[in-house]
Amino acid sequence: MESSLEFSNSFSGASSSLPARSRTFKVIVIGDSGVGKTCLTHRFCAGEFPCRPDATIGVDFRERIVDIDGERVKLQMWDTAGQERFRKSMVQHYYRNVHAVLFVYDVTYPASFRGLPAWVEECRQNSLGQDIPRFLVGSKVDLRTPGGANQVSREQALRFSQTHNMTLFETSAKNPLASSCSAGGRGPGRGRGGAPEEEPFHQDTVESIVTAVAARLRRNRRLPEQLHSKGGNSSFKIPADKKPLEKGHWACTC
Ligand SMILES: Nc1nc2c(ncn2[C@@H]2O[C@H](COP(=O)(O)OP(=O)(O)OP(=O)(O)O)[C@@H](O)[C@H]2O)c(=O)[nH]1
Repeated sequence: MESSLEFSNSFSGASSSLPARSRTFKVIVIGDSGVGKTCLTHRFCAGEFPCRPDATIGVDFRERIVDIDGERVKLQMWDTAGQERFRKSMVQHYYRNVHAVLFVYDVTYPASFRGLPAWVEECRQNSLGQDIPRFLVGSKVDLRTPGGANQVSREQALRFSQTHNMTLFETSAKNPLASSCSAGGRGPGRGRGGAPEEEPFHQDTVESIVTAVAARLRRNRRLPEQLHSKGGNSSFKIPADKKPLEKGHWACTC
């Protein structure tokens, strides 16, 4: 297929018993360098935490198929470089035909939270409408410490998410929870026998994020034609001036 990239799903979310028809949605993952975007998308799509992720150059693509009420929803996750020098030439391309945005910050690195308005502004400059679903993801909650200074609190994040009409999740790509929605680190509280104990930090499962994004997009009527797909593979056009670095990695040659 000329100028296009084909992917097959690499995670067990794709099942041969699912209906062949699927809808494909482009989800971009943005945020400062080092917040964990690559690890998160890897966890979303491959179900594992990469050993040594390199800084993303340009953009990486990964896919995950989710079954929502019997419908196959394919999420095409665009993991973008956080470093300005690795992303400049690609910006306009990855903001094209976007269906949802994941804004990622590191809960243990407040500077990455303070950097979020710049990412919101970049979305605005690239004409991303307010109708595009936005999700705010606080990463690395496994590193939270009780009463630790210099961390982004859930309250701060909630305020930001409400102001910007985003759905908030806090999670860890490294230590994902299997099913429950509250665990991880600990903070002050009251335990058995009235002794002070620590309340669990909030932690969303990685799976709950994937499902929420897919379910939200499934309800979305806006479906550009080029992202419709059938069967287990999907394809999309890569501009002629781009060349692959390796499977799933693209960078601008200019
Ligand atoms: N403890 C912990 N470390 C994490 C987690 N997610 C990512 N990391 C670490 O954070 C570092 C940066 O992760 P990346 O996923 O490469 O960050 P990125 O946002 O993709 O960075 P750029 O590609 O430069 O934009 C790596 O050393 C990861 O091992 C997490 O959930 N918990």
